[in-house]
Amino acid sequence: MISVKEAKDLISQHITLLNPISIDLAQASGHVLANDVYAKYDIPAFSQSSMDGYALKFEDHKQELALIGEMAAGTATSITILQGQTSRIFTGAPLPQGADTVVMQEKITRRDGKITLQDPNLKPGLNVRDKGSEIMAGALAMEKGNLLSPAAIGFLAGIGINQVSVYPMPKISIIVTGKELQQPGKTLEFGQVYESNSYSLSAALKHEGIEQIAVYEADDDLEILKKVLQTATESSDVVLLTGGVSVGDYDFVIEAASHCGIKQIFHKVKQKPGKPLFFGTKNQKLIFGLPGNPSSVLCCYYNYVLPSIKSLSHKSNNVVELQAKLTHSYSKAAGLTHFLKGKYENGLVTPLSAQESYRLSSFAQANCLICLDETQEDLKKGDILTVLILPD
Ligand SMILES: Nc1nc2c(c(=O)[nH]1)N[C@H]1C(S)=C(S)[C@@H](COP(=O)(O)OP(=O)(O)OC[C@H]3O[C@@H](n4cnc5c(N)ncnc54)[C@H](O)[C@@H]3O)O[C@H]1N2
Ligand code: MOO
Repeated sequence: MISVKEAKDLISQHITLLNPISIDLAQASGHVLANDVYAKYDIPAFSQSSMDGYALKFEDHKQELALIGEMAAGTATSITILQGQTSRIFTGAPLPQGADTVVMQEKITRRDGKITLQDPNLKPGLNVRDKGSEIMAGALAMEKGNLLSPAAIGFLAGIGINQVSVYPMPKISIIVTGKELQQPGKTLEFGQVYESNSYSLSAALKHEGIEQIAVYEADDDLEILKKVLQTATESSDVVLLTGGVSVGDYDFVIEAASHCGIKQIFHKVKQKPGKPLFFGTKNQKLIFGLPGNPSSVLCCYYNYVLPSIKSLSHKSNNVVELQAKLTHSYSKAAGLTHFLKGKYENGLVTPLSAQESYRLSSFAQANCLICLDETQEDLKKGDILTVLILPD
């Protein structure tokens, strides 16, 4: 059995970035840019007003000005103002030829088609957004490696970009194994359990913006599992199996993986929950055999799967690890790393009850996993521990 650290290192050694794709900007939120983006145009494309008011030549601001026209946002034609003249102008409208300054409409008096200014703070160029002041044509707008946040998407749209090259999100297959599984909403017969692993995993993946998720059921039948695993491995970048990785007579994941040409990188990690975790690869595809207990599945997801799928898409692993003070004593045996469902608040952390790996009630309330390493045994109130904050 290997340690948690060895398992994490082995996984990261087997990750290869997915090949970039070109997609519509509207679909690109949450992706990482694979190429630098350059501006094609000066933005703003013309000098424009940032206020509703009057456009003028600054040198005229002390004299009465004759109102000769109007510029509204979206106007397709321009006008020219001469000395002693002004034009009505609205926010976003092109500055008329000859004007260099805009006075806000609150700071003038208007009578008989003439305006006089009362703006002691008026300066040349005030309330004018210069052509190219956001970005100049040819300038680097956004470097590759940047995450496309909503603001980044808006910025790129605002400079006229509609296609971007990004690292795609991985395609994921989830295979749930187990003859005992019943769909939620149906009646539980004797011996059945509700299938929850595909629900928790799909929810966690969707939270990461992953949309291409296929869910398969493989019963507890080696032949079915071989076929499903083959299909899933061919059609996705990451396969998440749940259940069937332990030592029972109906645990077929290891055998099916070997049959499908999946290279085993490791099986079994010194951890609780999730000890029988399997990890293998085939042609740069990642195959995780997650131990079937619902809490083991999620624990392994947050520790191993989530960082991997982020790396595939060139995203930084922003899983937050903090140090926190334990609120009461806790004991464990030495030998395995334990991940406890916990509540973290203001630097303090409390292990929740119901830590058993078949239960999710405490996980459903937890906001962190408390990491107790292999050697730790008796922990006292006030001890400083590492906690992994769970995504919202
Ligand atoms: N003799 C030993 N037995 C077990 C060991 C061991 O070392 N020696 N390890 C235990 C540990 S730890 C775990 S974890 C489990 C892992 O077993 P499997 O990965 O083979 O999982 P299953 O046996 O198929 O299922 C375990 C448990 O989880 C329930 N389950 C499975 N899939 C789902 C699902 N999709 N939704 C909800 N619940 C699911 C299943 O009914 C079982 O109760 O092995 C221990 N045994
Ligand atoms: O370690 Mo298992 O994952 O207890 O349920």
